[in-house]
Amino acid sequence: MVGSTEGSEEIGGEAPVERADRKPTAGGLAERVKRFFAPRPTAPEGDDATGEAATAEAATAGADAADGDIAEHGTVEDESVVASETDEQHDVPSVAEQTAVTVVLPVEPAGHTDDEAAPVRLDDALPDSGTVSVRGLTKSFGDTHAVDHLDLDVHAGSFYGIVGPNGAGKTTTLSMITGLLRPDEGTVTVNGIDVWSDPAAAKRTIGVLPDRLRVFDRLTGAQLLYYAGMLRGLTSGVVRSRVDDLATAFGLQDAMGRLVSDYSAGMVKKVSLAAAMIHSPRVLVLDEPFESVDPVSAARIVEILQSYVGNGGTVVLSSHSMDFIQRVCDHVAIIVEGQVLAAGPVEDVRGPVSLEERFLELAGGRQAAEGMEWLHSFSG
Ligand SMILES: Nc1ncnc2c1ncn2[C@@H]1O[C@H](COP(=O)(O)OP(=O)(O)OP(=O)(O)O)[C@@H](O)[C@H]1O
Repeated sequence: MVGSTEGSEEIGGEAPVERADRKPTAGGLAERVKRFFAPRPTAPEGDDATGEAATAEAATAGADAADGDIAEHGTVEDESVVASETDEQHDVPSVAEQTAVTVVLPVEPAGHTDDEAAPVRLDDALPDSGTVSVRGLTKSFGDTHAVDHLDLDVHAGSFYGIVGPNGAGKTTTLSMITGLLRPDEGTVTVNGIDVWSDPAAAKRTIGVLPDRLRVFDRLTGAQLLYYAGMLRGLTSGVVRSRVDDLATAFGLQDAMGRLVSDYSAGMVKKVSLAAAMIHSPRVLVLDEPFESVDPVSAARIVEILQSYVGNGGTVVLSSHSMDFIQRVCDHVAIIVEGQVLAAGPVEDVRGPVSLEERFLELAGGRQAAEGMEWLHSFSG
C-alpha cells in the first residue's frame, strides 16, 4: 500500500485521469504560472483543513513513506539537513528520523496556515547585501579544495547562472548556500538571513533542487508534492490546488498517480522542481535543473522560471549549457577550481565573444586529445 495510486487519490487530490484534459496552452500556462507566483490573500482560519488536520494527513503520507523501502536512499549528509530540524521544531511527521533520508526541501513551520508561504519580503533584505550574498566561502574534502574563498552576490529579481567545468565546486557552493552542507569558512546570507546562524529561517525563504536527488520515491508524484506542501505548513486545500497547478505546468498530470520510483530521470527532475516551488519561495536554487529534461519540458520550465523572476523571484542555477545561460540568464558567474573567475551581467562577462568562448578561455581552453591515437587503431 506504500505510495499506491489508490493512496494518491486520498492524499494527492484528484485522480490523474481527471487532469488529462487540462493540458496547458502556451498563453494559458503563462497565466497560470503568473497566478501561482502572484501574492495571494491570507487563507481564512478553518479553511478546508486546519494546520493540525493537514499535519495529520501529512503524517499519514509520511507513515506510508516510512513503511516502505525508502531507507535505502542513504543517510543524512550533514547534521544541518532540514529533515531533522523539521521533525524537532515543527512537529511534522518524522519520516527522516525513521528512515535517515535527506528531505530535499527546506521547511515552513507546520501550522502556518497562510496561503503566502514565505514570510520574508524582498525588501527585508539588506539593501547592499543582495538576495544571496556569499563571502569567503570555503570547503575542503580531505586534500580536495572544492570551494576556495568564494564571493558571490545575487540581487533580487536576478536570473543568475553559475557555470564551471566538472568538479569546479558548483554543487558544493550551492549546497552551502542552501544550508545543506556546512562550510569550513565564510558566510552566506539569503534574504538578509545568515544561513549558518539561522538555517531554519533562511531555508524557509528558499526552494531547492539539489544535484544528487534523494526523493521519497515510494510515494506517488501527487503524494510527494502533497507531502512537500505539508512540510511547508500549507493548508491541505492550498496544497491540493497547487499540486494540480504544478502537475499541469510540468506536464505531469498523467504521472501523478504513479510511484516516483517508476519515473524517468527527467520526470524525477520535474517533480522535484515542482516540490521546490510549491511554497512559492523568494529564491529558487536549482542545481542543473535541465539535466535529463526533454526540450519541450525545458522550454516550459524556462517559461515558468521567467514568469517567477518577472514577478520578483530570484533564480540561481547551475548549468553546463552556455547557450541556455546566454539566452535566459541576466547574470553569470564562471567558477573554476572553487573560485569565481568572472561574474556579472552576461553581456559584461562574455564581452565581444560568445559566453562559450569566454568560458573556454577561463576554464583552460581547448586541449588537443593527445595521447589518444590508440583510439583510432580500430583493433576490434
Ligand atoms: N562529499 C564529497 N567528498 C569528497 N569530495 C567531494 C565531495 N563532494 C564534492 N567533492 C569534490 O569536490 C570537488 C567539487 O565538486 P562539485 O560536485 O562541487 O563540482 P561541480 O562543479 O558541481 O561538478 P559537476 O559539474 O561535475 O557537477 C570535486 O573535486 C569533487 O570530487
